[in-house]
Amino acid sequence: MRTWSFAKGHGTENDFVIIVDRHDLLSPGTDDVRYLCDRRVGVGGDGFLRAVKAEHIDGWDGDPDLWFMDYRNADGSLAEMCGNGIRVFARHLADEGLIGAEVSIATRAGAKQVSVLSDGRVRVDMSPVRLMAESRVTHGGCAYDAVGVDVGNPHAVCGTDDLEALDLTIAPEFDAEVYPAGTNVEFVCGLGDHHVAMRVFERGVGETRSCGTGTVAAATAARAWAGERDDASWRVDVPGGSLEIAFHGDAITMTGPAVLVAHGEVVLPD
Ligand SMILES: N[C@@H](CCC[C@H](N)C(=O)O)C(=O)O
Repeated sequence: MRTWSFAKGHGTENDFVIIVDRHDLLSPGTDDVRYLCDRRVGVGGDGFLRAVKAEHIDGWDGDPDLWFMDYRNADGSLAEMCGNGIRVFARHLADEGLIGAEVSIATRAGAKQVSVLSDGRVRVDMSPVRLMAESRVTHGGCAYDAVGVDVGNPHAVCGTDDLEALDLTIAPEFDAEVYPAGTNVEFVCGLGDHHVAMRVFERGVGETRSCGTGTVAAATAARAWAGERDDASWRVDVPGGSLEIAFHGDAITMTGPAVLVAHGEVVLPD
């Protein structure tokens, strides 16, 4: 039996189990992640965040002293980046006195600049973000021309007029040649000036209440659909809350809440 200290937190109701493993001693496997994220037998979460010093990460060629966010989806699969997760990760490390208010955090999508704001929110520079080609997504008998957006992890963004009508217990289908490693799929509906609503089907999870990288993808696609190039802030509403996505030159920041709800010890089966 293994007993690990954990924290549980969420960002706009996208929830995570977090462990600090500074010296890379715990080696969580796929089954461990599935167990921790299971809402019946484990702690429960859409994803798992492990904080480990970057010096222990094979292939990391940046500053070895950074904290590395080892993110896994609830099904145990790895992802390059998690926007809500990195805010919760920073909130936890800041609460534990392990980082200051301005910090660079290493991820599989590179180092991200993070600011823990005095009002409790966390801001992350999500750059680089890249628009990709359109491809076809089908769901519920409808076909969408989905804009691809690379936020470090892949997204296919579909425009719709009716978010409520979607049954996201059913996975959208996408072109596996365009997304060989799978993709997150966002459905986005315009609400007003620089304001959209979004629902998401996350790779490795299913429908979640929010996806931070997905909101960046949604705002990037909405901005492209509007033909806008100027600096501006967008509000992206998700079922679990709202995030602010700001475009300044080549930089794109995401600002939103990060809440810790529990700390404890969990016993993992051998
Ligand atoms: N919830 C996340 C994204 C997590 C990773 C995603 N499911 C993937 O596989 O790329 C977010 O807040 O960005």
